[in-house]
Amino acid sequence: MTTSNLRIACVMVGLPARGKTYISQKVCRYLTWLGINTKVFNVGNYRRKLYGAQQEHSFFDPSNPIGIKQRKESASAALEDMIRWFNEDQGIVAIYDATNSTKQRRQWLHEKLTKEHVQVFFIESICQDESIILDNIREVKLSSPDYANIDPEEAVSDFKARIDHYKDQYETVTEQNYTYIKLINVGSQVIINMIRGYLESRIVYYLMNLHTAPRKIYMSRHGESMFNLQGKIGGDSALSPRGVLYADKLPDLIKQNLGDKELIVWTSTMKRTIQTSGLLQYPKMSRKALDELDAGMCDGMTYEEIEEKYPEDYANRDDDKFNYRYKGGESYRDVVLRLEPVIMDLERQGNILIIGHQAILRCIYAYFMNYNQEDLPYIKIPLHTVIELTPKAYGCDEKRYKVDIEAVDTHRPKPNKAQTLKKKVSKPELSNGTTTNGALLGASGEIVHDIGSPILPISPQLWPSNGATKHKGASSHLKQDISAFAL
Ligand SMILES: O=P(O)(O)OC[C@H]1O[C@@](CO)(OP(=O)(O)O)[C@@H](O)[C@@H]1O
Repeated sequence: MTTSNLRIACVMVGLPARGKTYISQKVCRYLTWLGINTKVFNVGNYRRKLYGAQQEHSFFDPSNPIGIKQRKESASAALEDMIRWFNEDQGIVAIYDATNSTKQRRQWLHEKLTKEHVQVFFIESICQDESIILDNIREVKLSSPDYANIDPEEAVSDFKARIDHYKDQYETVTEQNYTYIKLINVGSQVIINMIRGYLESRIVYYLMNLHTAPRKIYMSRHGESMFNLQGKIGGDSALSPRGVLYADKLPDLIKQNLGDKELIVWTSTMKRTIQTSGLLQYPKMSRKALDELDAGMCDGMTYEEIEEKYPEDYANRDDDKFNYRYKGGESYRDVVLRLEPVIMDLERQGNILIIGHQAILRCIYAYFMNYNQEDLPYIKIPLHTVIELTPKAYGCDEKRYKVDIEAVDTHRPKPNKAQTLKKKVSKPELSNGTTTNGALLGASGEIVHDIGSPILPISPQLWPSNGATKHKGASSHLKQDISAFAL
């Protein structure tokens, strides 16, 4: 099998409430972010769609013939859809999220998928820590449609009874001829068997880095730089006087939110991020991989100068900003690949503050918040604002803290497609009716809050139920990405 028709089904295994759905969504998010066409097929959703939610625990009793029949039909419907997706949508990695807790069920899946030339990779999650299981039931299962309008205590005891039905039949994976990974107690012990190929190894490595301990991920751009003020991109300029004020205020803002908890700070190797971190009293590390997107020949120019000197490049970037690579520089796609080891490392960390750049933070934010590649380069990451992400079972809660120090707006909105197609490149649209790079923020329209007061409390962004993310423009690059993996 060549890399171009590689197809992998990650088949989850484990009792209910062992974090299978969390793992499925994380793997889907990670691979999609890398440009690999990935989708989750959750058998529970098929069951709810076919037979309705709110099945009480006796439905899962292995001696209930109706339950057995309907569960098998749900599993078949999900499998058929998955195979159709592989064949019709050029799927690369499917994640089959269900308990798959008997040898018989796994054998059925293995046979069906192998026949379709799909490699099968079992991911078993084992958890013996009762408190983690209970947390999982309370945080995730009680909000499931299965328990809508049911008293929480009643729901917990019903769910425990459901788990007991599965325990009666549960057979841990021991099939030596299968590819599998067993994650025991959230990765404190990992057992792998017959892992083949680069993509499977990447998934294994990713799974080994995951943890579920509560933590905060803070992101901030550096304070306003001299180049920001002049509307120039790239470079390695120092902070503007207002940027210095932001750096002065940053430690208080973090302290007010985090208290005495531990934190580590990552910066890029550029002056403006290091200077911004100057007064923070936490362990710090500068990472080359966090340096701003390399603008190549355009480094040090304003967008207006680029438009004048390289009109075609300017138009091409507007036409496909994710894939456009500056001459002698990088594209957003390049940056995502460069950031992949950073994401792995980030998954291992506790509380962390990343002081970064506009393009870099867009890529990291997109990973956590499930943005597609087309929208990623337009995510708003304003200056003088701290973004706080709190990972939850299905995504992240987000808060933004805007520090009351004015700064220029460096965000350029997505141009209208018709205009870029005609290669009539518009001037960057202006924020709040003022100028683009060089414009003052906060005067009109935008709410400016005091240090420490959250603005834009964004409700948890739930992953789409099937985990699918649109990433236009990705397919033509898929081959290239996969072969990059193979190197
Ligand atoms: O991809 P776009 O929207 O051009 O944004 C990236 C640009 O953001 C900037 C500011 O315009 O980041 P930074 O503030 O870190 O200097 C440029 O250096 C960089 O080229």
